[in-house]
Amino acid sequence: MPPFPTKNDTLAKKKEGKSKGKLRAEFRKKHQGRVRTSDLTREFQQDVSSRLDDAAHGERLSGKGELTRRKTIAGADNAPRGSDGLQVEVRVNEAQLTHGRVLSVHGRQSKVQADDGRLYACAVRQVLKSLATDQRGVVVAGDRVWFRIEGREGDDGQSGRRADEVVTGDGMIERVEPRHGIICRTSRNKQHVIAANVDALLIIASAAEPGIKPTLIDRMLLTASQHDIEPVIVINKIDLIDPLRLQALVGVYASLGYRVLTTSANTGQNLEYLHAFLQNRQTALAGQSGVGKSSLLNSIEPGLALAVSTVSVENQKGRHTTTASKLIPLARGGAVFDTPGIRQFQLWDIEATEVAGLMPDLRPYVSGCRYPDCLHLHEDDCMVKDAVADGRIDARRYDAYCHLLEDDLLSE
Ligand SMILES: Nc1nc2c(ncn2[C@@H]2O[C@H](COP(=O)(O)OP(=O)(O)OP(=O)(O)O)[C@@H](O)[C@H]2O)c(=O)[nH]1
Ligand SMILES: [Zn+2]
Repeated sequence: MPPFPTKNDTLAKKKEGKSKGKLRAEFRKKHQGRVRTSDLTREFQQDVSSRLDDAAHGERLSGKGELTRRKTIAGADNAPRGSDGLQVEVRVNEAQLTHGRVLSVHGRQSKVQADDGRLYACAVRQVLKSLATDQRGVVVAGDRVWFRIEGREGDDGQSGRRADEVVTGDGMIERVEPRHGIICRTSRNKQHVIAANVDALLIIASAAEPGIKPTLIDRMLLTASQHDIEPVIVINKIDLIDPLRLQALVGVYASLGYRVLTTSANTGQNLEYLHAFLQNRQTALAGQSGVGKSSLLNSIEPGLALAVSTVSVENQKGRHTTTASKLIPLARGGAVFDTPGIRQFQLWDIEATEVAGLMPDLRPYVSGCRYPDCLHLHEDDCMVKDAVADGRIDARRYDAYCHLLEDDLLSE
């Protein structure tokens, strides 16, 4: 094995309280057998220099010599990270690579659509995986990637199949572009990114079977606001009720500046509007199981033939038929994410003190409270509560706020 670089080692030793040899030994042990020596050398350099960069940006060094970071959303920015969660940049020569977007991930294989529309079955370069904290989240649906074409190519043209189902070659993902707009879910207290580069979020509820749960809508609005994703509230199955019954609810959200659309996958109501909205965007569809996400997509793009679940009459919860997150390119442009149901859609990375600031109607008042960390529940001199008392904030919205906090964030 060629000698490891010595650049920055002295500095590293000083900052981390570890000897150069120990750092190298640790690094070699972590990566041995998993990366080529040349990769190892380069990654070592980047690992060390990125640790030092972080240190230079005011990160604290704990007693054990490990860097501690401010709370970050694990994997949110998809940058490869060392086991300590620090970002590591992996440089590649893009001239030899092909650009595309990840449509879905199944185990080790990602389905990537190149910009020319061709599909490739890609693996992820090992070094990207070994540097990631969440191996499952190295690439996710929606990611923009650079990949190297390898192996077979050119067996496209299988008639009668959608373009996004015919794989024409194999590839190796070498680089993942920084993400914007992410959607995460939480399982076993760990957060996983399930969709990246989300431009808009369709928050789908149904007028009946199952009935609307405003708390779920509010939660998803918070998530959209937190990640700068444009939300649109869609209330489906409007054919099942008298639309007048929804007027008050729709009015509250519309008056806050949110787009609200009532639809029916059965009668086609407002589907043309929805279809037009979906063009030129990567849109995520989120909503409880059984609200009609698959039915809406099928009505908009009949070729999709997504599995439609049958809603159980007893519990009206619907069955989970949609499991893995995938990005579906639409014939008229744009693409939609088909994401798993709402049960996994929890507020994991939102602090209780942040919530009011993410709600447009509460936001103007939060800075007027006596305490900077006011939760606007039981505190004195709370501007938010004053605004509720004299009607400047809708009491239903304040109730929703209290529920969100008490049920989701303060219950543990
Ligand atoms: N009456 C009525 N029924 C609908 C409408 N849209 C969907 N359904 C029915 O609602 C049930 C659930 O629809 P799906 O499209 O599978 O719901 P989903 O949100 O994709 O469910 P998951 O895949 O479990 O997340 C099916 O029986 C559909 O036929 C609608 O607009 N009106
Ligand atoms: Zn307050």
